[in-house]
Amino acid sequence: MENILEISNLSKNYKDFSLKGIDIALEKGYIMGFIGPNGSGKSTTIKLMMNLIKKDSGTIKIFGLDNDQNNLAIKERIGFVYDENHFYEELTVKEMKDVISPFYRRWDESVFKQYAKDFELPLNKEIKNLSKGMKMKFSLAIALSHHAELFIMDEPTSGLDPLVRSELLEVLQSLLQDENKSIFFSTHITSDLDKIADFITLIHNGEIILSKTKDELLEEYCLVKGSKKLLSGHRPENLIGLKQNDYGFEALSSSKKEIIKQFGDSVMIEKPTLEDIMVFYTRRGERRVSSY
Ligand SMILES: Nc1ncnc2c1ncn2[C@@H]1O[C@H](COP(=O)(O)OP(=O)(O)OP(=O)(O)O)[C@@H](O)[C@H]1O
Repeated sequence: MENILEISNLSKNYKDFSLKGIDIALEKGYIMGFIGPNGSGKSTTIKLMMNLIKKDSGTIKIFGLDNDQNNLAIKERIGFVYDENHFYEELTVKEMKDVISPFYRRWDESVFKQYAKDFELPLNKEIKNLSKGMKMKFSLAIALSHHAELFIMDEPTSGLDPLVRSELLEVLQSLLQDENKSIFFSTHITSDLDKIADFITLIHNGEIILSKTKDELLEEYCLVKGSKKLLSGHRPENLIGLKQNDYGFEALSSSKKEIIKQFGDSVMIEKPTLEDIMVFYTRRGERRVSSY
């Protein structure tokens, strides 16, 4: 299968944070949810993909092209949506669109008009007077109007109400009906991904913790709860985010099969959500709490 996005050994060092040699691959036609808690490195990774900041080492290939040497050609083919406002506040929606559209050779005014209608964009309103949801819809309409093949979105749903969020997710889902389109989507709202993601990549402290298909992840992983005495003789490194108190323990495991083999039916096994997986992984190291 053709990789639309291929990141290898990518590093970026800030004074108090490092992205540590990360690898990510996304196949054409799929949607990857890029999850991680605040400050884990999601935006830094996306800014590097978009060449908005300089990497220290590693390679980023998009559409099979190195993004250092083919920056403009790559950007033509990307629909980019990000959380921060990057519009001129004083312009109206229409004026702003007229500024942006000439940058894209494949700009399609009829597509923009259709999305403007579907999203009920107030074309004559100044950007500064748009709600957050409306700004996001405008940003999305721009991203959708130049026949992009890859959509890169940095926390597109953050701060949106549930209605606008679900509208946005529906648009993303409908995009994927076209097998030539792919989406890379960062969020810390994991429930956004429950329905739409094919792959999940989890980043924490600048390191990729896991990258798998969502179905594999939800099938193979489990939450395990049981009496504390069962832990003696068990290797705690297999229990992710282990929490224990005087009464029992709770943890995530990457192998339901292994847990059943080790504990039989002496523990409670539950299916985790993506949120559970993120939370248990990112609290790794925490061993004791007063209750759970
Ligand atoms: N220009 C910069 N100079 C120094 N440190 C930075 C810079 N940009 C980001 N960082 C630091 O890098 C770390 C990762 O930030 P990043 O924005 O990539 O995280 P994130 O996963 O996108 O978080 P969030 O979900 O909160 O947006 C943070 O600790 C941040 O303070």
